[in-house]
Amino acid sequence: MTTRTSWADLAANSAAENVGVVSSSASNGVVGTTSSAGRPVYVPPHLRNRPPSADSPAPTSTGAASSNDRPGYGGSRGAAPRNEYNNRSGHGSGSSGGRLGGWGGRSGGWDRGRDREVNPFGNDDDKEQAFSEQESTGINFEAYEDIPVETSGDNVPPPVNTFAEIDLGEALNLNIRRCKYVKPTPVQRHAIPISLAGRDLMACAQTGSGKTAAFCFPIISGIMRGQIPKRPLRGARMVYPLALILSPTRELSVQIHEEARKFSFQTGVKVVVAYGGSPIKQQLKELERGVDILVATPGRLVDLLERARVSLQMIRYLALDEADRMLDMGFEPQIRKIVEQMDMPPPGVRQTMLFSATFPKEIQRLASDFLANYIFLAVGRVGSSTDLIVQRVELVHESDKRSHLMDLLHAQRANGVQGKALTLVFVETKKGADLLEQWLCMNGFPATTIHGDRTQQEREQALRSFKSGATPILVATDVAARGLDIPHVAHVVNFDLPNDIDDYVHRIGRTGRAGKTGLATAFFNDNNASLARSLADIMQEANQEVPAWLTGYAARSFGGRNRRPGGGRFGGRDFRRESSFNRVGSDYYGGGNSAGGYGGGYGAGITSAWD
Ligand SMILES: Nc1ncnc2c1ncn2[C@@H]1O[C@H](COP(=O)(O)OP(=O)(O)OP(=O)(O)O)[C@@H](O)[C@H]1O
Repeated sequence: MTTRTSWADLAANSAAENVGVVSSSASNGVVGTTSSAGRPVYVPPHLRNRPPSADSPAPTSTGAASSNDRPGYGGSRGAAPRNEYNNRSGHGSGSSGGRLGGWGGRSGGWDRGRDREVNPFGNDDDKEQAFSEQESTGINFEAYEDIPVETSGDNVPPPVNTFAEIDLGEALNLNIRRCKYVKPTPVQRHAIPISLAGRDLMACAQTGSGKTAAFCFPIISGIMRGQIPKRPLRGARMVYPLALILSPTRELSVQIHEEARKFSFQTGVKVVVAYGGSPIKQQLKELERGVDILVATPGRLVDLLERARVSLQMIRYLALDEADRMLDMGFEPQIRKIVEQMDMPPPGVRQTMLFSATFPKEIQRLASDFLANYIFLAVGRVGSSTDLIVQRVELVHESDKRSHLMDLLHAQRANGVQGKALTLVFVETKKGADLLEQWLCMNGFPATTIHGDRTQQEREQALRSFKSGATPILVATDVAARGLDIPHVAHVVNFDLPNDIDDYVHRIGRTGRAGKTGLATAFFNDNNASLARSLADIMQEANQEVPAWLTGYAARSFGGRNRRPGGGRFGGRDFRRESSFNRVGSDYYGGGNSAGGYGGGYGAGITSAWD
């Protein structure tokens, strides 16, 4: 196997990201600080009276008090109607380009004069070195060069290679560095320019590939630079977020909120989360302090809307994470209510972004109701990205599952895979989760569980205990299948396989994230016969060894969702192109003029991947 280089390593080595670091040194009312280059920089009025502190917002490097009068920041681009992609002019240039800190002239956001923003990075900055060392075995970015990409739609903006060439704003760029993101991941390279151009997007990219940032960056940047109309006064205790990010589970909403807070640190953009199972009072209080981006689960949001505490009237950006899940039978009515039956601006007025690792065609069709003239993006991999997850499937009778799991865990122990190596075990039922957890604990394997019958407090405690390694085994139902980004999950065990192959894809995607390798083991028996064909297809696409007995099951079975033979798992194709798919179409990024450097073998790769 090739040696992999982590993104963090690349961060340490890269000088490409030319972001100015500003050090706070204002004193005695002197309105200025010193940049790393020694240049004095301007501190705007709203930041002047703060005591210098590690977590107080950094001073801005621009003299602008309104959001549209900086060269290159607002200018033609900020004021531009949607789709004005070509008028971009970098806003990070020189010492006056970026905006660290607030944005004047908008109501409804942070009360920046009084609130202090807690540093969401904690003391990560101090631990930079340790972090880089810890992340030393990760992704080989070179391996992404030939990743197959399908885009369709009108006038697709070209991808970028670096964050530096994307017009995100200095404060956001600084946070990207704090996150140790050196280069955009493939989905980010494509999706961010599309979103920054104001286009609606349906994006599909494999698990763990950085989709969260792909929708957060354009939203934060858009709010930072945007000409946002004045929001109504909040007299009636109603709040008017500018962006809404919906996700299917509470834990995922919490996670997106945490990420978005990091990305928006010191940008002046305020992110609030609202989800069920925890006291609404507290969330209402937080909302009343101002909200620009609301991250929410659908149920809690409907509650807030019905209580007339949130209005969607000012929504400019709508992002659905795990969009296929959000639009399947379970959630669709709630999503339609939120998006179509309340006061949210219609498609074409708001910008809508849908993201997932899977996008069945029937869901694409439903989703298209929410979009206007959208671009479909599928960033997939012929082989190696999912090679990161070694997939094993074992024939295990129902009654042997426990002892089989025990064998696996003992083998892990014997191999010294302990400590920080976490194991996530998926089961079908909540009761099954509790019983398995108890049994594991009784047998000397500290475990905890997460499922819908546990209180939110218990769920959050379980997740914390798992993440910390205190209970290195988490037994979960599908509530933990999607989106959760838990470092050090080395092994995912499908103790009970799901009925739907997409659920399998999301479950195993809890390991092998962001370039790390992982292992996924599935226990298969007659009860899973309907999954055999799609499972075999998935494994084959990812260059995994498919056992002969599974091929036998696959040959005999007619069930399971019908997959395209020969690959193209991730995202599949734009359903709009079903009959007119053009394998050498001009909207592939291939050939000599590709900004992404896809050329040569790429065309051949995509033919075999997508046909
Ligand atoms: N450009 C980048 N450089 C380095 N790490 C990144 C970059 N972008 C994202 N990451 C990291 O990659 C991990 C996976 O990202 P994320 O959770 O957004 O994946 P995802 O595509 O949404 O996955 P899923 O489909 O499971 O929801 C996170 O830990 C994130 O911090």
